[in-house]
Amino acid sequence: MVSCRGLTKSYTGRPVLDGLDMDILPGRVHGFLGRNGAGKSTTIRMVLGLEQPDAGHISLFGRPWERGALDRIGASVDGPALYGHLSARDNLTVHARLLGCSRSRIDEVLGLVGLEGTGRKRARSFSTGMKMRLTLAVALLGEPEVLILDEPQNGLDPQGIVELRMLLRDHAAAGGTVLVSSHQLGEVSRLVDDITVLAAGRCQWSGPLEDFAPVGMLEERFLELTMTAEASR
Ligand SMILES: Nc1ncnc2c1ncn2[C@@H]1O[C@H](COP(=O)(O)OP(=O)(O)OP(=O)(O)O)[C@@H](O)[C@H]1O
Repeated sequence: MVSCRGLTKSYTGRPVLDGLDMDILPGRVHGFLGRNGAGKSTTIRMVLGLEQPDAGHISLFGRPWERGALDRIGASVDGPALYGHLSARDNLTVHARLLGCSRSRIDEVLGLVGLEGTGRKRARSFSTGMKMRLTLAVALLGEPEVLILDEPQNGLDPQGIVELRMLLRDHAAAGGTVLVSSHQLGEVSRLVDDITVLAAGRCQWSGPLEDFAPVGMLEERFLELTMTAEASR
């Protein structure tokens, strides 16, 4: 559903990505792992057309990248981007008009993320977790085939994390695809089918989680692999 080949990106002469290859398969939840500054958000921004790679290619749904394919993707990157002076419902109404979604879809999505009771409260006075829930609601609104979420667990309470896990698992079970970056390896091990580990600008490992680390060993294997990759760079 999303393929990256040889993605390369530098900022002011400092390489961030150095030939990243990655494949996100349909019907799977894919975890995108890497230390702070590894280049996960940069990769996601390039997939979403918010940044241009210096070299390399991205394909979406088996075809070369084109803006029109983004209609089939729901995403959040770089934290919540909300209209602070609007309520949750009004935030969603703005996006629904752009996407051509119905009022009933807004109600449905508010329920899915647990914000149906927030009434006229403005988004700027939401807690961190509520802002994240609303960001997720915006991503879900257009019933996308692919969800791309940059650290969506940030700020969620334990109940919110479990609800998010169920929502993303349900999305994959219904044939959808999820790419989720996260540092919360305990949660990653409960949530994902596949992982990509990014270090030293490259994919150091990509495939089924169970092939990467036995149950309970994800953190240890991740630290081992990323430290070795960085040391050898
Ligand atoms: N617009 C930009 N201008 C200059 N440097 C940037 C820009 N965007 C990202 N970078 C740098 O690129 C590197 C990768 O950043 P990125 O946000 O992609 O990492 P990340 O893996 O998502 O990190 P984190 O886990 O901390 O969110 C960092 O060193 C960052 O400072």
